[in-house]
Amino acid sequence: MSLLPLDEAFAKVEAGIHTLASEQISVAQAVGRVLAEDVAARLTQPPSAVSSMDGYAVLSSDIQNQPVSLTRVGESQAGGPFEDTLVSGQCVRIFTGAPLPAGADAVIMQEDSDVEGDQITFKEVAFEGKFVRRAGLDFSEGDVLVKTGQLLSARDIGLLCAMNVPWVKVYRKPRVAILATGDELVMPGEAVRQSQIISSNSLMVAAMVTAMGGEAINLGIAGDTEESLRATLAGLDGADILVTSGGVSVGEYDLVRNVLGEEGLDIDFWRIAIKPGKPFMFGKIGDTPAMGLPGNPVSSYVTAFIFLRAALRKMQGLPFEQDKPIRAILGADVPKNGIRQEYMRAVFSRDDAGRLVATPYDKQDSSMLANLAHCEGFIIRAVHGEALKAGDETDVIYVNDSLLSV
Ligand SMILES: Nc1nc2c(c(=O)[nH]1)N[C@H]1C(S)=C(S)[C@@H](COP(=O)(O)OP(=O)(O)OC[C@H]3O[C@@H](n4cnc5c(N)ncnc54)[C@H](O)[C@@H]3O)O[C@H]1N2
Ligand code: MOO
Repeated sequence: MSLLPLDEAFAKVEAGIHTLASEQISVAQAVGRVLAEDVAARLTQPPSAVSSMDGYAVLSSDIQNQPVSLTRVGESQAGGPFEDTLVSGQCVRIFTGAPLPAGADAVIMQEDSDVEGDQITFKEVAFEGKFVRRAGLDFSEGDVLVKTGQLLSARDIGLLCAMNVPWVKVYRKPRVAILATGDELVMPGEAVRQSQIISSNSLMVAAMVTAMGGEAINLGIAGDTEESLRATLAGLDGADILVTSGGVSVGEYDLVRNVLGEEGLDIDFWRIAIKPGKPFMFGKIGDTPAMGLPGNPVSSYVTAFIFLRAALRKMQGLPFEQDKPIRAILGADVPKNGIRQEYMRAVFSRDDAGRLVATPYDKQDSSMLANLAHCEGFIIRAVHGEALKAGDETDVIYVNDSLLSV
């Protein structure tokens, strides 16, 4: 049986996935969305020189010898500036963020002054610019500070607001139709007979889609008959991608490939050199890309982790890529690897020297969800990788369901 190498499969999926159109939304809704335009500041920040302390605005040339007494002639608050020009011998009470009066070039903190009526005595030197934020210290009107392709963090939202930008153009959220297949499946919470299995993949994949910024449309469970699968597939209308789970291996009831084929599925590839996840399939139905995830829950997760996450990134205007593997020390021996690149569930810790240690679970069966949920990441074993001992270096990758790593 020939299995497509993972990097070739990855390149084929990249070619089959397209970035979606953009839409205008409120900046209040924009965290986790990807900008589809460059955004320029609509004002200068701060718009004029302002104080960075509560104290007194002065002419620094007045404060050459201390102590020196100046006459307080007014007050400047944020939103209530002092309107006159300060001249030698005068000072103005000023608060943090308030505009520096014309003529003043420095601020002295109130802790370094003595107040007697309108006479303020200063005991601290002041130089030009002391405790003054100059106009445009942060940014100037017209500065392009957030660019196309930026995944918007909470910090970016703050910046956009400060730039006086209330709306942004972002890439549309991918609509992902999710379909589980198998007569044995029931939805969580239903009465479960002995031979039945709960469709954990449906909501696991939907949760990943949500965390990755997409909208999951659950098409439900198709039984192992052509009619049932066709009826469920009717919900595909309007979706940007179809993700099925189960029914892609070689079993008698593995109808998905056959029925989707009759519905116009054009298979790009099927079966790849990955463990778990070998029977992964990719193609399209009409113009809609379609991914067939294997039914075993961990196989479903690992293939979604690699291919669906990269696809959701590209659809939303981000690069089609996986998180970069990092190096770690093995916490246990691992055997020689076979013909499939393996993703081994592992717990991560730190050794006394602070190095990352990845310890694989003893059992790696692709039906086992508990150690998938509990693991911190995967040890990545190259095709035909040599047997390694505890203490040897290896590539690892953190599991991460989400687009944002805040
Ligand atoms: N003769 C062979 N048998 C199998 C092969 C093979 O190459 N030759 N490949 C194995 C591998 S590897 C995998 S992975 C599985 C994938 O099988 P399918 O994608 O066809 O999945 P099913 O047969 O429908 O189910 C497999 C397993 O997963 C459970 N399942 C299915 N859907 C869900 C769901 N939505 N939620 C939770 N669990 C689900 C299902 O009950 C089965 O236990 O095939 C091997 N066999
Ligand atoms: O690839 Mo299957 O995913 O080995 O269980």
